Amino acid sequence: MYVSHLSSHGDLTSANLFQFCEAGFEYGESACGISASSSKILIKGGTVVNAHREQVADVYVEDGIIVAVKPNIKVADDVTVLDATGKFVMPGGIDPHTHLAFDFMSTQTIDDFFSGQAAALAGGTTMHIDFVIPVNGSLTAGFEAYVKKAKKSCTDYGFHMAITKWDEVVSNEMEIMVKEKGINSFKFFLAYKGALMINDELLLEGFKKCKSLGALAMVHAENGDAVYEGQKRMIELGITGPEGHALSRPALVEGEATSRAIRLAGFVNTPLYVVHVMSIDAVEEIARARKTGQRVIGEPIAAGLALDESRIWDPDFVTAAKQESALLSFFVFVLFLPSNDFQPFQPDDLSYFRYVMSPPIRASGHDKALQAALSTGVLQDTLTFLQLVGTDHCSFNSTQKALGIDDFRKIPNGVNGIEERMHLVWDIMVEAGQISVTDYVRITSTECARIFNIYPRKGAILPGSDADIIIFNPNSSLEITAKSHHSRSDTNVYEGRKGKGKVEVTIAGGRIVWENDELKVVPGSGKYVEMQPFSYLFNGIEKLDAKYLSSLKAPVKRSKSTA
Ligand SMILES: NC(=O)NCCC(=O)O
Ligand SMILES: [Zn+2]
Ligand SMILES: [Zn+2]
Repeated sequence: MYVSHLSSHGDLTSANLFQFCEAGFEYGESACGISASSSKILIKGGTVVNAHREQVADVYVEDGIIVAVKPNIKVADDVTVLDATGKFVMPGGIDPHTHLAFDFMSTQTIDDFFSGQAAALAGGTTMHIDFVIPVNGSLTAGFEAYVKKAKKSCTDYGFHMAITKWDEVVSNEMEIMVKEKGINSFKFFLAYKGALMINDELLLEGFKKCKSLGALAMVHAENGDAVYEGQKRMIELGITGPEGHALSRPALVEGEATSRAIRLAGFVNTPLYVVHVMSIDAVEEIARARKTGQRVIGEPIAAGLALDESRIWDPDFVTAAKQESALLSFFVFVLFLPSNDFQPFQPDDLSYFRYVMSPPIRASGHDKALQAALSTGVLQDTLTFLQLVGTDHCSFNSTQKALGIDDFRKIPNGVNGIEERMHLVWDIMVEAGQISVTDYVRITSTECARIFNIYPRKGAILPGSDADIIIFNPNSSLEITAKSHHSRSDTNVYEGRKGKGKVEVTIAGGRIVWENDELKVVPGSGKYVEMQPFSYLFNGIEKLDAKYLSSLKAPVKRSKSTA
């Protein structure tokens, strides 16, 4: 057996020690001799936090399952004991939105199911849900391809499935995915014209099928035709640099698609999940729908909560002259007039490229609105407008981002976040006083488990739940850098960001995989988590349908006049 220590860039340094066995793993004494994992673990004296309560208690784990949660648990000598006094013991994070080993925009994401998951574990995320992309429209071929990609998994994962075309075969395959393959959600892209985008007719067919299967419909909400038009405008204006990306797909384009998707889901009466909500415009649509009782889930991502354009245009990253040209380009865009003075970004400036994602990172103000929408229900004790936080981790290195050096439309879209999410959400939401620790558990783990129907196996520290646990020290701190992160990328959109709070220990499936800033992960040890249809979001849907039908049958009074 082979044991290696390697850093995120593959060299043998101790900075971000990263141990793995090439094959094979056994609990306790592993096949490759890594001794830090144990089949019996006692976490002593921490504050155990679930979404519904917090209590000081011990947690006892055996063979990957939580066996007991209560004060003063006594154990034998063969049990590994972790002292969590003064720290929080919480369910491992569940990231509802990732793209690992994703073939996209002429390249493949730099993180695969091993490096991406290793990064996740170092950041306290013990499960993620990735998007299977059909192969030439075939869901079966897409599923098989992702099963292969995920073979090297070192933590648990599930799948959503994208729908990119419509016919009877696809409709039947959706059924197979739900009934036989453990998939209970389907994503429809309203953007990426000419590639993944679908039209409203297909969206309606897809929504109806999702409803009949008890599967959750998800949307990437940007109007792809409008984006295409915006891109043409930019190119006509000579704006080929990365600023053209954001300028070509303003927030109204996201708001329109969000509104359309919500209204069509309402028309079909099926629950809807809006992925990567990035703007006030989209939040307003979700809030309006939720206030009327419509079942709409809004997922902001770490980048939307933590970043805004001001950082992107920061003179540290971009020279002042270029900043002016960016403002000018926006002005030009608004007036829709070409300008002779316009100076596009220099092709050698790659600093902004790393931030290019869709929908784009917005101007300052949108980030605060997203944060407020996550905490609204907490403050008003009514509805929350946004329910959980993902990352849309879709990481490309600088060489890949440079594919769009002459044309922003070719910059691979996507940012990192799988390792940073738990820390960022803590710092931005809990440390800043916007939500409680129980709410933190809800939006980083429990709500995701409930929505995708795997609660309380996941998302809880309860007897019988999987032993996916983090020990979080609120008094420690952390700085995010590409040098120390575990993604394979050479850049990080949160570079240099410091924050309070740190995941000190990650336990995944009953194994201690992150401790003392060291990762001990094993390819192949992660499990595929099948997710059953008809989550709580579907409760009572048929009653609403019946109400609608009976309203149609109400007698219609017509005058007998013979005009
Ligand atoms: N979001 C993004 O820019 N890349 C990943 C693909 C997607 O989710 O749209
Ligand atoms: Zn998307
Ligand atoms: Zn995505």
